[in-house]
Amino acid sequence: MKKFILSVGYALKGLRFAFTTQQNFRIQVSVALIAIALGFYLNISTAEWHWITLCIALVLVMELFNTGIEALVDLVSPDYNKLAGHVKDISAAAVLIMAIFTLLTGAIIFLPKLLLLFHAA
Ligand SMILES: Nc1ncnc2c1ncn2[C@@H]1O[C@H](COP(=O)(O)OP(=O)(O)OP(=O)(O)O)[C@@H](O)[C@H]1O
Repeated sequence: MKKFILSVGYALKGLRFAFTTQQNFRIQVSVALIAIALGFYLNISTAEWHWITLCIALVLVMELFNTGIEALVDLVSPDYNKLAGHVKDISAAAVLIMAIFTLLTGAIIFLPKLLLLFHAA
């Protein structure tokens, strides 16, 4: 049990590191909070909540992996190295793909409801 609590502590330390050092992570957390507030406001369905929470979790997980990979690359290759650059670029591309998918999902779920709301107003 003590080992489990320690592991959770280390994970929280990782989260704090990402939050304090990565502007992108802070932006993604802010957008996630806005999406959650919008979800409550627009009373989205259970299935829509599944999509939104899945997208939020995956974007944050991808950003955390990206942050870890960047730190590892800086550790093993502090000097310029073409392959190190590729590793960072590929890792960033993975975040970008997930961010685009999330944007599309958010638009599919929220846009029709927002348009209805503005039409009714
Ligand atoms: N050691 C390196 N060798 C070669 N190219 C690198 C190296 N470090 C970074 N680069 C290139 O510069 C880009 C930006 O790297 P950087 O470490 O600044 O990442 P970042 O995406 O700006 O992340 P952050 O601002 O969160 O640290 C990389 O995507 C890569 O193309």
